[in-house]
Amino acid sequence: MARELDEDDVRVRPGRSSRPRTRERPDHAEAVPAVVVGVDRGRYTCRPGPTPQRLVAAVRGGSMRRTSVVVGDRVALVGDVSGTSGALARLVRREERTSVLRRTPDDTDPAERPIVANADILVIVCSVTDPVPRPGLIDRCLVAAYDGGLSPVLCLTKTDLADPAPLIELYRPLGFPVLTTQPDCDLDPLLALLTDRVSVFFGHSGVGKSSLVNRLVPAADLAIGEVNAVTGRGRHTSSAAVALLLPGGGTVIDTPGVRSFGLGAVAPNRVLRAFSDLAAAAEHCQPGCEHLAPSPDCALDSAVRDGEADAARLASLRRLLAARGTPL
Ligand SMILES: Nc1nc2c(ncn2[C@@H]2O[C@H](COP(=O)(O)OP(=O)(O)OP(=O)(O)O)[C@@H](O)[C@H]2O)c(=O)[nH]1
Ligand SMILES: [Zn+2]
Repeated sequence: MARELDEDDVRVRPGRSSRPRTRERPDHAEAVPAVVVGVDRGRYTCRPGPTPQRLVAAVRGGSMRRTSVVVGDRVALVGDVSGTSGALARLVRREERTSVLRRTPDDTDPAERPIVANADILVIVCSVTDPVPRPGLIDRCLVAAYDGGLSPVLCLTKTDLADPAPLIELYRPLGFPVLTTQPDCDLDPLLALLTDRVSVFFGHSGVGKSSLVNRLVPAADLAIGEVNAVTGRGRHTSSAAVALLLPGGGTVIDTPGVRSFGLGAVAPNRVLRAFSDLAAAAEHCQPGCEHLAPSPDCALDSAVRDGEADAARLASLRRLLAARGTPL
């Protein structure tokens, strides 16, 4: 595996400043704000604020060694932010995150790691057939979205090949947008949700995620080419996420190679928050109730019995709660 780049790899242009170079310049008043659009083995591709076309390669400064930085993070850069070939800037600050999606641990990486920061929407791409849909995976994505602070959107693809109605029936009651797509369909309903927002696209191999992203971001290949020009590495050699600009405004983050999202220690209350119609009833549960199985102590069962809550909604909630912490 390649050596991780660090601050010592940053080229300091001689004569650029008369100030002595110190290891720490705590205020970094002249730091340039940027968003991380690609990550590859310790090297970060960043897009500085007002000039979307310019990409700057950066490495973490010394004080940032222990700070996780992922695609979508808002950061501050110092040093050579010209973005010219071979130039490396130094990443000196990461702003607070508004949301974070975590990847499920796997055999090669036992830790649950953040993969995308500050996204507003998780678009769960699922084909109605070929490959067959897996509601368990959709549920897992939903929990990860709610727990990470993202709003979910379910996008059912390949509706030219099979009827999406069963999946729509299953998920429409949950209250988030459920859309359908097929080749040459009108993407305006999806675009209406994504414009001016930051969305993450997740889907298992073969569901049609790339087809969808390429239709939404016609210049996707070009943008990825730009990232490659800076990092010097191809998209396919990396499983990292990559951020693309929507022509009409907004950002689409593709997650090639990400197989699932972590559910780790997601507190039931955070899942319940997504079910506003059940949350009030759950306040009458016994303290510590996990709302998992039908029980005399769980007020959700009596709410359904009394007609105050919908049985299908409760079943959905229990499916999400049960999906926590289970291996895929
Ligand atoms: N019939 C039909 N085929 C589709 C649709 N969307 C995608 N496909 C086809 O499904 C196959 C997989 O599509 P991709 O876009 O490569 O799927 P992906 O999810 O990105 O898969 P990976 O690239 O492996 O991650 C391709 O042959 C597409 O042409 C659809 O809506 N209907
Ligand atoms: Zn309960």
